[in-house]
Amino acid sequence: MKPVSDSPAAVAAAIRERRSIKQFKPDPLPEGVLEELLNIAVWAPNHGLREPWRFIAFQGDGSRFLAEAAFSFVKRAFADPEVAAKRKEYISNIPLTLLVVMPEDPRQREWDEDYAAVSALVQNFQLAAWEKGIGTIWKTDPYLYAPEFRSKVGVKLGEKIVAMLHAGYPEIIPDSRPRTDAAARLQIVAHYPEDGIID
Ligand SMILES: Cc1cc2nc3c(=O)[nH]c(=O)nc-3n(C[C@H](O)[C@H](O)[C@H](O)COP(=O)(O)O)c2cc1C
Repeated sequence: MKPVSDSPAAVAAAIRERRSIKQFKPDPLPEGVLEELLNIAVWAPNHGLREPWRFIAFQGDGSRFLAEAAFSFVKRAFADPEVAAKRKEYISNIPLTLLVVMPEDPRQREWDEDYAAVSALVQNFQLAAWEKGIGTIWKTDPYLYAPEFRSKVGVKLGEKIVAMLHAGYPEIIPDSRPRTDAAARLQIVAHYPEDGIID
Protein backbone atom coordinates (compact mmCIF):
# COMPACT_ATOMS: atom_id res chain seq x y z
CA MET A 1 0.00 0.00 0.00
CA LYS A 2 1.28 3.47 -0.84
CA PRO A 3 1.91 5.70 2.21
CA VAL A 4 -0.64 8.53 2.40
CA SER A 5 1.98 11.03 3.46
CA ASP A 6 5.62 11.77 2.61
CA SER A 7 6.29 11.76 6.32
CA PRO A 8 5.24 8.43 7.82
CA ALA A 9 5.13 9.96 11.30
CA ALA A 10 2.84 12.86 10.30
CA VAL A 11 -0.23 11.52 12.12
CA ALA A 12 1.75 10.69 15.27
CA ALA A 13 3.35 14.14 15.24
CA ALA A 14 0.00 15.90 14.85
CA ILE A 15 -1.47 13.84 17.71
CA ARG A 16 1.44 14.61 20.04
CA GLU A 17 1.89 18.25 19.10
CA ARG A 18 -1.74 19.42 19.02
CA ARG A 19 -2.69 21.69 21.91
CA SER A 20 -6.04 23.06 22.92
CA ILE A 21 -5.98 26.74 22.01
CA LYS A 22 -7.84 29.39 23.98
CA GLN A 23 -6.31 32.61 22.63
CA PHE A 24 -6.83 33.23 18.92
CA LYS A 25 -5.64 35.86 16.45
CA PRO A 26 -8.57 37.81 15.02
CA ASP A 27 -7.83 36.70 11.42
CA PRO A 28 -10.67 34.77 9.77
CA LEU A 29 -9.94 31.35 8.31
CA PRO A 30 -9.41 31.35 4.53
CA GLU A 31 -12.47 30.67 2.37
CA GLY A 32 -13.16 26.96 1.94
CA VAL A 33 -10.94 25.74 4.80
CA LEU A 34 -13.89 24.83 7.01
CA GLU A 35 -15.38 22.60 4.31
CA GLU A 36 -11.95 21.11 3.57
CA LEU A 37 -11.37 20.21 7.24
CA LEU A 38 -14.87 18.78 7.61
CA ASN A 39 -14.39 16.64 4.51
CA ILE A 40 -11.29 15.15 6.15
CA ALA A 41 -13.00 14.75 9.53
CA VAL A 42 -15.96 12.80 8.09
CA TRP A 43 -13.63 9.89 7.34
CA ALA A 44 -14.09 8.95 11.01
CA PRO A 45 -15.13 5.35 11.60
CA ASN A 46 -18.90 5.15 12.12
CA HIS A 47 -20.99 2.03 12.55
CA GLY A 48 -23.46 1.23 9.78
CA LEU A 49 -22.13 4.25 7.92
CA ARG A 50 -24.86 6.23 9.67
CA GLU A 51 -22.69 9.38 9.53
CA PRO A 52 -24.45 10.59 12.66
CA TRP A 53 -23.45 14.23 12.49
CA ARG A 54 -24.30 17.68 11.29
CA PHE A 55 -22.60 21.01 11.83
CA ILE A 56 -23.60 24.59 12.59
CA ALA A 57 -20.79 27.09 11.99
CA PHE A 58 -20.63 30.62 13.38
CA GLN A 59 -18.31 33.32 12.07
CA GLY A 60 -18.34 37.12 11.73
CA ASP A 61 -21.70 38.45 12.92
CA GLY A 62 -22.73 34.84 13.49
CA SER A 63 -20.20 34.69 16.35
CA ARG A 64 -21.82 37.77 17.88
CA PHE A 65 -25.22 36.06 17.63
CA LEU A 66 -23.78 32.91 19.26
CA ALA A 67 -22.32 35.00 22.08
CA GLU A 68 -25.71 36.72 22.62
CA ALA A 69 -27.47 33.34 22.68
CA ALA A 70 -24.94 32.00 25.20
CA PHE A 71 -24.98 35.22 27.17
CA SER A 72 -28.72 35.12 27.82
CA PHE A 73 -27.91 32.00 29.85
CA VAL A 74 -24.48 33.08 31.12
CA LYS A 75 -25.93 36.34 32.47
CA ARG A 76 -27.91 34.35 35.01
CA ALA A 77 -25.12 31.86 35.69
CA PHE A 78 -22.54 34.48 36.70
CA ALA A 79 -23.08 36.66 39.72
CA ASP A 80 -20.52 39.14 38.40
CA PRO A 81 -21.83 40.87 35.24
CA GLU A 82 -18.28 41.87 34.31
CA VAL A 83 -17.23 38.22 34.10
CA ALA A 84 -20.30 37.46 31.98
CA ALA A 85 -19.56 40.41 29.66
CA LYS A 86 -15.96 39.20 29.22
CA ARG A 87 -17.14 35.72 28.30
CA LYS A 88 -19.53 37.21 25.76
CA GLU A 89 -16.80 39.30 24.19
CA TYR A 90 -14.51 36.28 24.09
CA ILE A 91 -17.02 34.20 22.10
CA SER A 92 -17.90 37.13 19.79
CA ASN A 93 -14.24 37.49 18.78
CA ILE A 94 -13.51 33.87 17.98
CA PRO A 95 -12.98 33.51 14.20
CA LEU A 96 -14.98 30.28 13.89
CA THR A 97 -17.12 28.25 16.24
CA LEU A 98 -18.53 24.94 15.15
CA LEU A 99 -21.34 23.10 16.89
CA VAL A 100 -21.10 19.38 16.17
CA VAL A 101 -24.50 17.80 16.59
CA MET A 102 -25.71 14.19 16.57
CA PRO A 103 -29.17 12.60 16.53
CA GLU A 104 -29.99 10.96 19.89
CA ASP A 105 -30.86 7.40 18.97
CA PRO A 106 -33.18 5.93 21.64
CA ARG A 107 -31.32 2.62 21.40
CA GLN A 108 -28.40 2.59 23.88
CA ARG A 109 -25.95 0.75 21.64
CA GLU A 110 -26.60 2.99 18.63
CA TRP A 111 -26.40 6.10 20.86
CA ASP A 112 -23.02 4.95 22.20
CA GLU A 113 -21.74 4.11 18.74
CA ASP A 114 -22.88 7.44 17.34
CA TYR A 115 -21.35 9.43 20.21
CA ALA A 116 -18.08 7.56 19.73
CA ALA A 117 -18.12 8.16 15.97
CA VAL A 118 -18.80 11.88 16.39
CA SER A 119 -16.01 12.12 18.98
CA ALA A 120 -13.64 10.49 16.48
CA LEU A 121 -14.77 13.06 13.90
CA VAL A 122 -14.08 15.92 16.31
CA GLN A 123 -10.55 14.65 16.95
CA ASN A 124 -9.99 14.23 13.19
CA PHE A 125 -11.06 17.84 12.73
CA GLN A 126 -8.72 19.04 15.47
CA LEU A 127 -5.75 17.17 14.02
CA ALA A 128 -6.41 18.20 10.42
CA ALA A 129 -6.74 21.82 11.58
CA TRP A 130 -3.50 21.62 13.59
CA GLU A 131 -1.66 20.35 10.53
CA LYS A 132 -2.69 23.60 8.81
CA GLY A 133 -1.56 25.77 11.72
CA ILE A 134 -5.13 26.25 12.93
CA GLY A 135 -5.82 25.84 16.63
CA THR A 136 -9.01 24.48 18.16
CA ILE A 137 -10.51 23.75 21.54
CA TRP A 138 -13.34 21.35 22.35
CA LYS A 139 -15.77 23.04 24.73
CA THR A 140 -18.68 21.64 26.71
CA ASP A 141 -19.84 24.86 28.38
CA PRO A 142 -22.97 24.45 30.56
CA TYR A 143 -25.22 26.61 28.32
CA LEU A 144 -24.89 23.99 25.56
CA TYR A 145 -27.38 21.99 27.62
CA ALA A 146 -29.82 24.86 28.17
CA PRO A 147 -33.05 24.43 26.11
CA GLU A 148 -33.22 28.20 25.56
CA PHE A 149 -29.73 28.30 24.01
CA ARG A 150 -30.26 25.10 21.99
CA SER A 151 -33.45 26.35 20.36
CA LYS A 152 -31.87 29.75 19.58
CA VAL A 153 -29.01 28.15 17.68
CA GLY A 154 -31.19 25.73 15.73
CA VAL A 155 -30.51 22.49 17.63
CA LYS A 156 -33.64 20.33 17.47
CA LEU A 157 -35.28 18.20 20.13
CA GLY A 158 -33.71 14.76 19.93
CA GLU A 159 -30.32 16.18 18.97
CA LYS A 160 -27.23 16.36 21.15
CA ILE A 161 -24.44 18.92 20.89
CA VAL A 162 -21.36 16.72 21.14
CA ALA A 163 -18.86 19.53 20.86
CA MET A 164 -18.51 23.23 20.58
CA LEU A 165 -15.23 23.74 18.73
CA HIS A 166 -13.60 27.14 18.69
CA ALA A 167 -11.08 27.52 15.87
CA GLY A 168 -8.63 30.11 14.58
CA TYR A 169 -4.95 30.88 14.26
CA PRO A 170 -3.31 30.55 17.70
CA GLU A 171 -2.21 33.71 19.51
CA ILE A 172 -0.66 31.64 22.30
CA ILE A 173 0.29 27.96 22.15
CA PRO A 174 0.37 26.58 25.70
CA ASP A 175 2.93 24.09 26.96
CA SER A 176 1.97 20.46 26.68
CA ARG A 177 0.19 18.79 29.57
CA PRO A 178 2.05 15.48 29.84
CA ARG A 179 0.14 12.20 29.86
CA THR A 180 0.65 9.20 32.12
CA ASP A 181 2.69 6.50 30.44
CA ALA A 182 0.12 4.07 29.03
CA ALA A 183 2.05 1.11 30.49
CA ALA A 184 0.75 2.19 33.90
CA ARG A 185 -2.82 1.52 32.68
CA LEU A 186 -2.11 -1.53 30.53
CA GLN A 187 -2.97 -5.12 31.37
CA ILE A 188 -1.72 -7.72 28.90
CA VAL A 189 -3.29 -11.18 28.91
CA ALA A 190 -0.90 -13.57 27.23
CA HIS A 191 -1.78 -16.80 29.09
CA TYR A 192 -5.08 -18.57 29.56
CA PRO A 193 -6.06 -17.56 33.15
CA GLU A 194 -5.98 -20.50 35.60
CA ASP A 195 -9.36 -19.75 37.23
CA GLY A 196 -10.91 -18.74 33.91
CA ILE A 197 -11.19 -15.16 35.17
CA ILE A 198 -8.88 -12.17 34.79
CA ASP A 199 -8.27 -10.29 38.06
C1 LIG B 1 -15.22 16.09 25.67
C2 LIG B 1 -14.28 17.23 25.99
C3 LIG B 1 -14.78 18.38 26.55
C4 LIG B 1 -13.95 19.47 26.84
N1 LIG B 1 -14.50 20.60 27.39
C5 LIG B 1 -13.70 21.64 27.71
C6 LIG B 1 -14.26 22.82 28.27
O1 LIG B 1 -15.48 22.93 28.46
N2 LIG B 1 -13.42 23.83 28.60
C7 LIG B 1 -12.06 23.73 28.37
O2 LIG B 1 -11.34 24.67 28.70
N3 LIG B 1 -11.51 22.64 27.79
C8 LIG B 1 -12.29 21.59 27.46
N4 LIG B 1 -11.75 20.47 26.84
C9 LIG B 1 -10.31 20.48 26.46
C10 LIG B 1 -9.46 19.84 27.53
O3 LIG B 1 -9.45 20.68 28.66
C11 LIG B 1 -8.04 19.64 26.97
O4 LIG B 1 -8.09 18.70 25.93
C12 LIG B 1 -7.08 19.15 28.06
O5 LIG B 1 -6.83 20.18 28.96
C13 LIG B 1 -5.75 18.68 27.50
O6 LIG B 1 -5.11 19.71 26.79
P1 LIG B 1 -4.65 19.49 25.27
O7 LIG B 1 -5.90 19.26 24.45
O8 LIG B 1 -3.95 20.75 24.90
O9 LIG B 1 -3.74 18.30 25.25
C14 LIG B 1 -12.55 19.39 26.56
C15 LIG B 1 -12.05 18.22 25.97
C16 LIG B 1 -12.90 17.15 25.69
C17 LIG B 1 -12.34 15.91 25.03
